[in-house]
Amino acid sequence: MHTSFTGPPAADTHPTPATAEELERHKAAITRLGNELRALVEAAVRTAATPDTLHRVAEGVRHVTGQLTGRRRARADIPEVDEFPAGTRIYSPVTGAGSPLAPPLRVTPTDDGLIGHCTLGIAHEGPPGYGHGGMSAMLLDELMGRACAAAGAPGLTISLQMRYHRPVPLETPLRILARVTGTDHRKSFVTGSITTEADPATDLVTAEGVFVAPDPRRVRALFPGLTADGDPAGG
Ligand SMILES: CCCCCCCC(=O)SCCNC(=O)CCNC(=O)[C@H](O)C(C)(C)COP(=O)(O)OP(=O)(O)OC[C@H]1O[C@@H](n2cnc3c(N)ncnc32)[C@H](O)[C@@H]1OP(=O)(O)O
Repeated sequence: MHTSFTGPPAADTHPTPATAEELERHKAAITRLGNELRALVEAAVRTAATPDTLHRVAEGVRHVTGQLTGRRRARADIPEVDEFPAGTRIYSPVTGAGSPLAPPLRVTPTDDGLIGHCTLGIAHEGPPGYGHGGMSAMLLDELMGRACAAAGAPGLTISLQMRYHRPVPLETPLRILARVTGTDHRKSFVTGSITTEADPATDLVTAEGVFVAPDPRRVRALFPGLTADGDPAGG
């Protein structure tokens, strides 16, 4: 089910929607490519291969990239497989199964918010052996934003205050929590935290954020790929 930003009616018409089966097939293919790309990224930042090998691999990757640059979506298009803003974002750099940048974070609801699970790899490294502080902010920003959407008030971050208590270990299952603690008109106040799965009582990172549901008059301009009912306008 879609949770929509409210906005003025869309002028454009819907293309013929894909069947549920076609969408699932497409998602599975995107996910498979995402898995291979994440493995490639991890291999690329870990390898001790010789320069000759790196040049040879780079040539192969260039050839592969050329196979994907024919038919492309425009910058603001929302992929047909997505449920914006509350559900699947298949190319999200945080949760997207199709993104080589995403750990990816797997999100499920809790009694009072959302919980996310992921493991950071060396591609996400800041201090040697530990996660980059920007990655922690990205994980929390995303989950806290999703908590707003899950609570029925999707919005954009206007403020995110991070506290880094202890370094976040790489290659270690992590647990991320987010919860809306209050609202004031279009603003939602949200807290979040990162711990390891093994020691959920010890906060590594905590955050406080404020998210604003955009003025309905601005939604269409901000998200031209969104139609009046909140569905993507096309894939
Ligand atoms: C499900 C998806 C999960 C995704 C999670 C990821 C979250 C993100 O990364 S979002 C990307 C980062 N954030 C952004 O790019 C947001 C940039 N900001 C904006 O575009 C606009 O400020 C926007 C659209 C949020 C609000 O604009 P608009 O609808 O015109 O609201 P506006 O009337 O100006 O402000 C509403 C209230 O918020 C306050 N406010 C707005 N922006 C800010 C700000 N930057 N700092 C502090 N207060 C602000 C205003 O003072 C006002 O408060 P009050 O009602 O008390 O007077």
